[in-house]
Amino acid sequence: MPVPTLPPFPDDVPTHPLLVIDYELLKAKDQEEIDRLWGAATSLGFWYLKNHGVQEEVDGMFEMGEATMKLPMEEKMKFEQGDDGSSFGYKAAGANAVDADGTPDTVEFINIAKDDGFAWPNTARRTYPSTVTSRMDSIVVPFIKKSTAINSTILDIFNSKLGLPDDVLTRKHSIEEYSGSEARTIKNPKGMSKERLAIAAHTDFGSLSFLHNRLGGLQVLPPGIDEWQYVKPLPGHAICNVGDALAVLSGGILHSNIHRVIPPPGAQATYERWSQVFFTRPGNSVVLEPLSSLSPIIADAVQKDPHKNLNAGGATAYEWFSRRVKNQRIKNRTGPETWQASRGTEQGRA
Ligand SMILES: O=C(O)CCC(=O)C(=O)O
Ligand SMILES: [Fe+2]
Repeated sequence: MPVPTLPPFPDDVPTHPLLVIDYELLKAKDQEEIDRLWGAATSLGFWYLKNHGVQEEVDGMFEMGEATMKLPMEEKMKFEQGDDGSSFGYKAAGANAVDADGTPDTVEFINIAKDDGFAWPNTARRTYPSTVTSRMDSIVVPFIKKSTAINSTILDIFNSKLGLPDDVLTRKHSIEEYSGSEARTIKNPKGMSKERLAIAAHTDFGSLSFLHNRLGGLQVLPPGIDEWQYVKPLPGHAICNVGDALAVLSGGILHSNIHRVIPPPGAQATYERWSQVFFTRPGNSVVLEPLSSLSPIIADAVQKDPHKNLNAGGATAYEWFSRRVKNQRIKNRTGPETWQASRGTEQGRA
């Protein structure tokens, strides 16, 4: 599908630079690149990834997203994610709150479970619209498998940097165990007012996010800075970030940073905004607590900085994830307390 020419990202808006990490060098176990990745993951927790080799599948996922969002609403709602904290399926625009007042979000998205990708042509978790199933073999399954492999290469690097015994993080993110891992294709309509939040300020729920943007709109609130700063999309570069689960498991060494999405800046504002993510999340049964007993490095970090307060209360990944999904749904809202109940490791910053 030809990609339309989009206006450039403006050069007069506050932008946060990210390190560019080369996936080919990570795969080749280049120590310098591994150290740069570690620096990014333990500071802002965001970095660009180039040479990831998933561009064709990403373009295909965008095309799948367009076909899906064009379906009649009645058809899309047959595949709606529901109100019980399950994320897989379709989410209509306005179904989630973006703040404690219950202001609705503006994005619609389709989430496809990693478990359905790996089980295909069988069904593991749920069914999807025909626009998804007709592209499973050619696009969706390859996207899920390649994204999973990339995130597991990165998890392996973190495993060793954290001083954990071999394969601890791999086992906590096993392909066999059901998890909340999913592909998400997001559409924000054009013409939304400038300040209107498309996606609420949040930290990601899982371990690693692998994101593909064509237009601006993603912003981060960096540690110690009280200004939202854009992350500029770079063609062919993914934006990767650490989520809450890894932040908790690592005793706060890996950083899960707050981010949000607003309409694209400048001349980009008159275009629909599409983004494609793959979220790697721990297996459902994984208990979210610092892995102190397995790593002196983590034990030391927890002891030195107990104020990090990354206490997940001994929740399993399943409980953590469904609590956050469920309480952001406006249908489940009773008041500001519902918003509070949807929060992760933001620590009051949003
Ligand atoms: O659309 C984006 O750029 C980011 C999406 C995001 O943060 C999310 O879905 O968690
Ligand atoms: Fe996010």
